[in-house]
Amino acid sequence: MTQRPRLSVIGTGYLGATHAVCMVELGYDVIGLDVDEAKIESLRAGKIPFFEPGLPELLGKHIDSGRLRFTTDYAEVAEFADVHFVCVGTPQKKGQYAADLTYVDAAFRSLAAHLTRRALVVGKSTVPAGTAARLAKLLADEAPNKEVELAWNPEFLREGFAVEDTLRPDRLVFGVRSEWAEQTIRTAFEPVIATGTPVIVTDYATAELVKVAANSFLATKISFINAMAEVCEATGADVTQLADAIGHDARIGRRFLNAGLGFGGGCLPKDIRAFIARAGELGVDQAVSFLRDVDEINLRRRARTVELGLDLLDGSYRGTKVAVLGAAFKPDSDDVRDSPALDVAAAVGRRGATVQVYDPEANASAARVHPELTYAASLDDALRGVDLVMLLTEWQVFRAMDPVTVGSLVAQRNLVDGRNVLVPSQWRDAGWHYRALGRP
Ligand SMILES: NC(=O)c1ccc[n+]([C@@H]2O[C@H](COP(=O)([O-])OP(=O)(O)OC[C@H]3O[C@@H](n4cnc5c(N)ncnc54)[C@H](O)[C@@H]3O)[C@@H](O)[C@H]2O)c1
Ligand SMILES: O=c1ccn([C@@H]2O[C@H](COP(=O)(O)OP(=O)(O)O[C@H]3O[C@H](CO)[C@@H](O)[C@H](O)[C@H]3O)[C@@H](O)[C@H]2O)c(=O)[nH]1
Repeated sequence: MTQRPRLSVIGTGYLGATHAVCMVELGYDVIGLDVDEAKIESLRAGKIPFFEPGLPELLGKHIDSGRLRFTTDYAEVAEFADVHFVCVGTPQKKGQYAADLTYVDAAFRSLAAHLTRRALVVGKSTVPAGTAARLAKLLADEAPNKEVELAWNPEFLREGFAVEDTLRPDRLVFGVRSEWAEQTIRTAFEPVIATGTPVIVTDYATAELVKVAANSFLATKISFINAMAEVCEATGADVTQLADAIGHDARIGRRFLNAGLGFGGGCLPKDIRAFIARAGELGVDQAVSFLRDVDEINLRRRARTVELGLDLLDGSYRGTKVAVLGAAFKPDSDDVRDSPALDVAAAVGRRGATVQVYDPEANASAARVHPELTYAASLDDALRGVDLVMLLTEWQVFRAMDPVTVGSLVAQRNLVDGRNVLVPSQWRDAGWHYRALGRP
């Protein structure tokens, strides 16, 4: 194998497309594969099929370089690459907590069938502990070349910061079973390692667990502060001041202590549920039973947000007009998977309000999931004539709103700040009825 291995990336969604483009930026030759032909067509045309800051510019920079191509053909990928990164989805199974591994299994089977030369297959998808060992056996059984090996390399990027997190990660985790696998995966991250990024080499189970443990910790931190928000509401205390005060303790830290509508997205919610399910199978359900509370606290915030709006509208949404600001699960993303904002918008709609949703990037993806809601073309359009404004995803454009200007557009000055990002006194001074989660 040459010093610089040739790479494939299988599954070009939020994770895979980012990984493929960033690895070209780092100097590798890369081929990306997806079973979704529309996605591959879009990438070939130099267009990222989702919103991620900085990624379109990087794709544009490299698309005509000859070092990045896209295909739907597994034979082409197996022929081209020395190291294959598997980045397909592992969503929550319908009606269950467990992860649906059918996409991972299908990707490994399709790739294995074509692996006639030595290669390292690297799992990046988030999977339940024990999956890598099973997939290593699958490769051993099904790949024609018996020197094919598996490594597990969990991914920690955040949407909205995906490029930065891929080029400059906090750490790299390599779950391997041989010296060759470790050396090979090191060559695939050589420029990242050269900048001093910490590398932790583990067995498969530890690598898999690092990922779900990290997400469980983050989810717990958010639900902890949201639990404090519930107590603040009962006592008249202010959770944002409380978070600032405890966050100054370096052992606690202020990051991920933003109370509000809680966590959503394609990772935290489904990863803690899959962890609960897997722990049950392993007979250690008690060890992670607290994650059920984490999940419940999180979902209660959505219900409470609907209630706050109800209070402002004197007990009924029926016949009212509501502006919902934000549909994505977080700012700087168009991802609406398990979006708290969209969940609340739909709940308010079901209670009889006419809901005008506006998100700077996620209107289209939201409309696919909730076509019954109305989507405004601009912030002003969303605000015009409404009885209640609900700020549910903290895009900068919403944080920067002026209470007087917004006040001139609405029918009634009622506001729910679902992310605790506005200054209450500014809005109250401008005649608004302001309500927030965990703040008086
Ligand atoms: N999105 C993130 O920020 C992030 C970060 C870290 C880890 N992860 C993990 O990475 C994985 C992927 O997440 P995502 O958000 O990119 O999902 P995604 O749904 O955006 O992308 C998954 C892609 O896999 C493709 N795919 C499905 N079956 C395939 C097959 N058999 N062969 C080839 N391609 C196939 C789909 O068409 C899709 O494009 C998940 O396990 C997730 O938990 C995601
Ligand atoms: O103080 C906070 C911080 C975040 N959130 C919410 O938590 C969710 C998740 O946010 P974030 O973690 O920034 O976004 P993701 O892109 O989902 O990233 C998480 O999930 C990824 C997929 O597993 C991991 O790779 C990342 O490390 C992990 O942060 C969002 O709904 C945020 O609004 C809060 O409510 N309060």
